[in-house]
Amino acid sequence: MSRLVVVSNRVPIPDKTGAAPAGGLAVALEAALQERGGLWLGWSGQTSETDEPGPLRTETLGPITYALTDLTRTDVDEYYFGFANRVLWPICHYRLDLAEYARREMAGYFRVNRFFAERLAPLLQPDDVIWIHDYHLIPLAGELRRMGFKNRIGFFLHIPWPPADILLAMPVHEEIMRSLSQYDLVGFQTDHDLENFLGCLKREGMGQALDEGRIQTEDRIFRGGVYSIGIETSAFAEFAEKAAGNPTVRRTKRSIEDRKLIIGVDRLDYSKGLTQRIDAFERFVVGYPAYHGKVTFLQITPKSRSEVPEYEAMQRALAEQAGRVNGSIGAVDWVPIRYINRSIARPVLAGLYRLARVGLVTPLRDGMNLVAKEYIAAQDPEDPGVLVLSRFAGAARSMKGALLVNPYDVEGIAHALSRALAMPLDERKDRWRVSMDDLLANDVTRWCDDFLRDLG
Ligand SMILES: O=P(O)(O)OC[C@H]1O[C@H](O[C@H]2O[C@H](CO)[C@@H](O)[C@H](O)[C@H]2O)[C@H](O)[C@@H](O)[C@@H]1O
Ligand SMILES: O=c1ccn([C@@H]2O[C@H](COP(=O)(O)OP(=O)(O)O)[C@@H](O)[C@H]2O)c(=O)[nH]1
Repeated sequence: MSRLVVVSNRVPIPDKTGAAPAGGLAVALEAALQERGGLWLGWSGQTSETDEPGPLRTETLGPITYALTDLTRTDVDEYYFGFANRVLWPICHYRLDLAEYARREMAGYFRVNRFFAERLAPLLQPDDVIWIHDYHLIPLAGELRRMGFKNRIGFFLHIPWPPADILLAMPVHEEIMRSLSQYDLVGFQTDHDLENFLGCLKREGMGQALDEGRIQTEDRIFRGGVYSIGIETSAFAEFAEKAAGNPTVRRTKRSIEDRKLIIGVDRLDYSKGLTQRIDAFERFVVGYPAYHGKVTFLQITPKSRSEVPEYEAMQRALAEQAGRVNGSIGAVDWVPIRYINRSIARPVLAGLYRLARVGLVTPLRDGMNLVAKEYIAAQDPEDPGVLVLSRFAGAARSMKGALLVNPYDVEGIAHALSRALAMPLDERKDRWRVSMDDLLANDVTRWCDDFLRDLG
């Protein structure tokens, strides 16, 4: 079997505590690579002290060899905080209003992709299968091809692909789409993303769909497909069952007393719909006074990308909003919203999901959203909670047992909360079974196997 070489911006070397990183890509790839082994190259997450990135560091842990590079301050600013997270991220999440395009940052993005190719080149063997991940690294295959590499190279986009009217507003859209045509296989989270991608090629006269997923562009034929990412379903369900004994989970259970728990877990990101979600919770308590003092909304929101101005502004706005709502609807003996900015280790999260009667997952737009899947996997089959899920999360395409909501419709979410909290046990069980069966059949191993089978 060929060696698998994975490249992603984020590479989480497990630390001594076994704490997992907050972010679905790292969680899913870790699971996939543990199973089949291989080389995983990417950014260390560190900024070098000088103008040089320093040497590549390799470390083998079990079946995975990690190869990590630091980046210079300029590289991080232009490539990661700049083009990747101030242009591609907002554009792909349909937020043209938040995209801040600058030529210097775009040049830095392409430069860092060339740098990753140079770091990878000496490690590559002719029959390696290379799998590149996410919007940070779209130009990487083109760079490797220019250096003469003929390996199979696949790409998976973890975030949505927007419709043509949005993408074409990005000045370098042609270059980005041409870069994707250098892969042998390009994978998307949902059929909507693939449709949008094909629509962009068509609109620009850059290519067209042939049969069996093949796509013809000016100079190449490559393939596009849908590979919805999953989680380690069975392992996560076991985690959750065992987590009842975890001290944090036990303390949380005691502290919520006999109130019903609603849980939200998201990186602090404008795509996650947090402002609307807090508004919706307030609307729910005001509109359904029987629940006054009878529910707790636990929102776990680790800070993310804090050097991007839009994220920094959101941190302040959300903290104020949560405080204002608590002040306005709370009581001396009831704090309705517990708003936490720390990252919680996944074994503990699993136990918290299981305590919650409602999983509230309302992104305005999301590639997949693994939290929605983890919430379902963590439930007690004899007394499961209800997932209230945005119709604009990739996960909504498969979580058929969820109560789907429009995340912009604050009253609609408030109504869904009342429905979820009042739902009879039989209906909760039926809905949970439908989603859980899908998660068992389409776990992260299946995602990885399907993609690599088609790439190979
Ligand atoms: O690496 P960061 O900048 O800290 O951000 C964390 C990750 O966020 C995004 O995750 C996406 O991938 C998930 C798994 O496929 C998917 O469920 C979710 O909907 C996406 O938002 C990002 O795409 C990753 O590259 C980041 O590492
Ligand atoms: O405090 C936290 C918050 C989140 N996560 C994990 O981070 C991932 C978030 O992935 P998702 O696809 O929902 O969103 P993303 O952050 O990748 O956009 C999930 O596996 C969560 O369990 C975590 O370990 N601790």
